[in-house]
Amino acid sequence: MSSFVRRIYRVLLPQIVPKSFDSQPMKFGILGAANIAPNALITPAKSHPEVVVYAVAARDLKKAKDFAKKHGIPKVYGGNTSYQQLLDDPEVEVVYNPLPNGLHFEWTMKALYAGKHVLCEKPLANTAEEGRLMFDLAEKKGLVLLKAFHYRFHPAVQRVKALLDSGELGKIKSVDAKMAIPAGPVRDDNIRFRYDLGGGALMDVGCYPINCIRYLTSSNPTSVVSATPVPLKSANIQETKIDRAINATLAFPNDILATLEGDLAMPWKFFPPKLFKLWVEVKCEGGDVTLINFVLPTFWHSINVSTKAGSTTTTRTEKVYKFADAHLEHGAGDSKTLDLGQDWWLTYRYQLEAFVDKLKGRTPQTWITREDSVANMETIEMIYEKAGIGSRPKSTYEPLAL
Ligand SMILES: NC(=O)C1=CN([C@@H]2O[C@H](COP(=O)(O)OP(=O)(O)OC[C@H]3O[C@@H](n4cnc5c(N)ncnc54)[C@H](OP(=O)(O)O)[C@@H]3O)[C@@H](O)[C@H]2O)C=CC1
Ligand SMILES: O=C1OC[C@@H](O)[C@H](O)[C@H]1O
Repeated sequence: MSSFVRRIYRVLLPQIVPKSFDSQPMKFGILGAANIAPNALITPAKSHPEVVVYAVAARDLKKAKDFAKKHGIPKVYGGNTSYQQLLDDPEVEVVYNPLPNGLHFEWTMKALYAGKHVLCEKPLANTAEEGRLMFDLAEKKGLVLLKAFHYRFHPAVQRVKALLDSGELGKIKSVDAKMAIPAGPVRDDNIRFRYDLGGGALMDVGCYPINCIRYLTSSNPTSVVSATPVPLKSANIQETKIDRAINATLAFPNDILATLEGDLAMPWKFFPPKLFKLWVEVKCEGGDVTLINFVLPTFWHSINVSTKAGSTTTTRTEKVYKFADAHLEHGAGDSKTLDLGQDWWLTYRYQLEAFVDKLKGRTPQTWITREDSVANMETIEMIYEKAGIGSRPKSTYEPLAL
């Protein structure tokens, strides 16, 4: 309990480290005064010696100024051309793109054309094809593009992956992953419910279970067995094409069957209480492992392992808040990795560490590749196709020739 309280205290009041003199800090610009920006970049940057949050752009100047003042950001751009002005600022070296999903493609492409590295929020874009074009451009320009699947950088999920890869539990038979949040926080007018902006539960919360299942099985689905979307309230889903929630069953190679659920407004249920669903459970021939809270494990998580030997089942619980606790046996074990992180580091802080390592030409502890990012979008599109509501609309932005 005391470590939980101390961790939350440190999450809320993170250490502020001085900026580095040895390695020039990189100047980041944020497109949009988005709600997620403080958690995903501004707070993690305070404890990163090589990151300066230098600029923010918002469509409304006052909103941009208020945001900048609140977060101590020195350069402000406001108005209709503010995003492009930020991209044209030669001081900005790296762009964080937390715009609505349907704008990820356009503004990541524009940032890359402007010669900036990009940390782009999840999901990568509206379609896999857009994702491919984004990575094509980044590669042609020699720039770093990372899709911000922050949870993958935390040692807890990597510990589960290492456990499965070690063979201790035998062959994987099935995986179930869920991310469902209670009705209330995501209101009906949220960007997550706007088809024109790339909304839908599968795009938003659903992209995590998909990614986690693909990561833990080291494979991509061969087919979608079933996909059931739930409309928002009593809407006609064939008209809105917006899934408030979605359930899907996927077939993977080696006879692995996976189920996933994403829900942006799960009805409240008190008896028995069920407010959130946020776990991944892997059943194997020799036992099972469940990671409860795989998306934000810093706050609290539990890795529950059970192993079967004959008629005896043994259970244990692991907690992995930093790499020193992770017992990683798969490839990432140099001394820097073992020292990496603090138990209060959010997934976003671990992600920023890796991103900056890549920008600086160092080897990050782990990475989300182009193939992984694009395959996640392909899976989303396969599921939407099976669900009968189709992919989100392709961007109308026409990329320039290089
Ligand atoms: N990694 C994570 O844990 C999380 C990731 N996300 C992702 O981040 C992105 C943003 O989410 P979130 O911060 O919650 O969203 P917000 O609605 O808070 O922010 C979106 C920003 O997009 C800008 N914007 C530009 N055009 C439009 C438009 N037509 N309509 C609405 N907004 C517009 C707005 O910028 P302006 O200030 O210029 O008006 C706004 O600040 C999404 O892609 C989401 O999936 C979200 C939450 C968590
Ligand atoms: O981590 C998250 O939690 C809530 C979601 O709505 C959000 O977009 C997602 O990234």
